[in-house]
Amino acid sequence: MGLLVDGVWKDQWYDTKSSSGRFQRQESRFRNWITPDGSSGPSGSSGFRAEHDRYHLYVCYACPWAHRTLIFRALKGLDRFIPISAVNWYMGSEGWTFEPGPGVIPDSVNGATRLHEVYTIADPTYSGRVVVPVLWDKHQKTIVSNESSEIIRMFNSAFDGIGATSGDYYPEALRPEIDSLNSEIYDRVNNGVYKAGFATSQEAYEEAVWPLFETLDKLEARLARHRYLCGDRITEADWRLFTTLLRFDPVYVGHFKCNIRRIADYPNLWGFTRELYQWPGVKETVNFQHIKGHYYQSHKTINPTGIVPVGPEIDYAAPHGRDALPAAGGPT
Ligand SMILES: N[C@@H](CCC(=O)N[C@@H](CS)C(=O)NCC(=O)O)C(=O)O
Repeated sequence: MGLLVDGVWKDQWYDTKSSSGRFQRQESRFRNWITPDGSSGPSGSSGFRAEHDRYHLYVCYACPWAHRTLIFRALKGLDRFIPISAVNWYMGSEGWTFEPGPGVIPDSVNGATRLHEVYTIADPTYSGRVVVPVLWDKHQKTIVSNESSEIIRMFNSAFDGIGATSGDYYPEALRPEIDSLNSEIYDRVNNGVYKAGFATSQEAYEEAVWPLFETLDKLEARLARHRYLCGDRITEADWRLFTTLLRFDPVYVGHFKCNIRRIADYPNLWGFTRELYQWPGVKETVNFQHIKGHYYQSHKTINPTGIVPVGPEIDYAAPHGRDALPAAGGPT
């Protein structure tokens, strides 16, 4: 793993020395928005109109952030207009690559063999980490966005006028509730598992792992009262939680030492994970070989042998029982 410095690739692991063993995630750099008429969005420049066959999505099946974008692409039927490339699960000294392997989808747009080439086509002097997901514009030959939380917002509505599947996962009336859930879940769960796993001091690890389970306990109680986080309607907040829950027992419990409890020990979180996995179009976005292979093989500082555990055995297709909950959500 590494990063670009003035457009030149440098092989370098995360620096946690300057932050007392704490992992600090870098802000995404490309923050433009696709909009129905090409006007500018909440950030970045204008000129990215929603059109068929103009955009391309680079993902990694292992990555929970990229996984959100794959899910929204499926939910909104955008797989018909936005093709994808999927990197190899192994992230070594060259960062993300398109090294052939099962499930790898080569770069049909830029012909890159490593993802950092795509970043330097967009900006020859780019400095920073080379992350997935990347939403690419074939017209302007540049990166629209490399921030998953914003890509899913674009996918949610920007293509509605040109044939996207209906469905609003960020409805106006629920925005304050979704935003507040997102911010707690991002900090303590989605990014919380990384802060625990990449910590290089006991203190930094415990600072992340206790709040992670406090929030999981809270979410378990919430999901005992109603089917989804905001009541009886599935929203963006549920999908953002799901990609972390799905990886939790197979990877985060062991590899990232998030082992106070498993998701399988929480009846409601576990049923919720199965229900979302079974949602039409979603299981096709899941690749456990990439998920397990990536974490256990790529993070050599955590797992130097690169051995991928064969278990645990988990049946995501088992009946979820969530439809037995009252249709209208109770108090939150
Ligand atoms: N804020 C970004 C985070 C994306 C991210 O960190 N992706 C990871 C994969 S799980 C990555 O590509 N890491 C490569 C690196 O840090 O060098 C988003 O949500 O889109």
